[in-house]
Amino acid sequence: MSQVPTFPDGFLWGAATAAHQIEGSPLADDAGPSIWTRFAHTPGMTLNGDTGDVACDHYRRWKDDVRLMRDLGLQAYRFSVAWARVLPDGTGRINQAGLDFYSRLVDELLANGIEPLLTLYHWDLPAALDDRGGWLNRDSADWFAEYASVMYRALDGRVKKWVTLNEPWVITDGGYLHGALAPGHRSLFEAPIASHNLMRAHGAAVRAYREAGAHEIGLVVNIEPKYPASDSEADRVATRRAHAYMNEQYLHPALLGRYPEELEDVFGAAWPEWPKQDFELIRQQLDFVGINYYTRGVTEANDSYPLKAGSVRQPLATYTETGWEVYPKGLTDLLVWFKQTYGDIPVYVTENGAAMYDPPIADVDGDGRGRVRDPLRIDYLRKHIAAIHDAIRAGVDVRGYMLWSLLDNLEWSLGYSKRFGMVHVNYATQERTPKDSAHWYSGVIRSHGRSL
Ligand SMILES: OC[C@@H]1[C@@H](O)[C@H](O)[C@@H](O)c2[nH]c(CCc3ccccc3)c[n+]21
Repeated sequence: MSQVPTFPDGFLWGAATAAHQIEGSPLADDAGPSIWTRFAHTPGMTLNGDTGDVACDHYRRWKDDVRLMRDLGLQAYRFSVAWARVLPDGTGRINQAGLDFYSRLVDELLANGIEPLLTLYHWDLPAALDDRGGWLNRDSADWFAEYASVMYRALDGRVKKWVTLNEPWVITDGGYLHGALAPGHRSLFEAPIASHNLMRAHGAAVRAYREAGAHEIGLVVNIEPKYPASDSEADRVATRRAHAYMNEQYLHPALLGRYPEELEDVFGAAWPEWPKQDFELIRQQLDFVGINYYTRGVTEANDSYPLKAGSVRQPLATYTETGWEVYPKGLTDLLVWFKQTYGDIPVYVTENGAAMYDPPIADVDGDGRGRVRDPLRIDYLRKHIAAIHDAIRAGVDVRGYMLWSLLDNLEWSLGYSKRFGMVHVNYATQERTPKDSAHWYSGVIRSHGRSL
């Protein structure tokens, strides 16, 4: 970056988490089980059999964690609501204790000058609804709209930025196609049905919000720019399919009211005829779109099912613990593509971060305080925030950055093996220790990005 970066006035600096990954106490105070409670307690489904039974114990430590956010200078905090705490059966009976937890959390955030950014669904469907077919049941749009309305009535006004779904692509690709995530299905036929119902549910929740709410609502997607591994026709076709399957499968119906035509070819006989009126429900005016960015996808043709496209691992910059390539320019390219494809819709980068090898906590300064030196994470974050600045200079209306994640937490099927947090969590003692990246990020926030 040539000169000192200047981010727009009001650009929001925050951090993100998700209920199942940090809260623990999944069944406390009459909460119902979710598909992740069930999945993680199914032998063999998660690394080391790790579960969300304790996680970061945030359900009990939430007030201290808000104090930690304040001390770090966060301006915003993106979190998700565990649906089954509020509606233990998924619909019908409201569990006031569950609603009260989120109401208290929101009030504490506001009292500390931190703007809440609430995600209604971050993968933890009430198990009772999975028993009724889950996202494969067209009624799921009504279930989700009912849940969303309960939350709007309780919190709208205090919460002014709402997200319907976190990453419908992962929910479907992981939960219904490849089976690595709850509910662990493996079906080419179920995948497009789950995707479609998720997007109908998104539309139904936005429609309900327009009747009950008065602030901002959006959708969060994980997208990654796809680059062909070679300029061969086969690799270019594969790249186009991969791009349609991940990047357009959800944004096209939400913003354009149609699917990319490649999907009919990708799914073949498994691609249903969609009722036309579904797209009137799915396509709703959005106040923003959240983009979760971690890496790019270098893509080659191969007969891997069902895409006939596969990612080619890049040898150089894959020193993250997940093996994902560090490729900041991909974020700039992606943000510019988004504006060119969908227009000038405000964007938040609602997740960005990396799991790096973090050395043990050590009192390296001899001041009696532990430190976690994570220079690689600082380098990753610096480069990606700079990439956002490049996109802003290219005219993209990016409104904020939510670092993934505030805390080390439960990385789904990978258990506690991957640490994405800017704050280290000792899971045995629940002690929180801000890493060097947290102190660095505090400086970025204080300087509004000028210290990058
Ligand atoms: O994997 C890190 C984070 C998760 O902890 C978040 O819950 C989730 O929103 C999220 N999405 C992505 C990018 C898509 C992805 C998810 C899971 C596995 C691989 C890629 C990375 N992350």
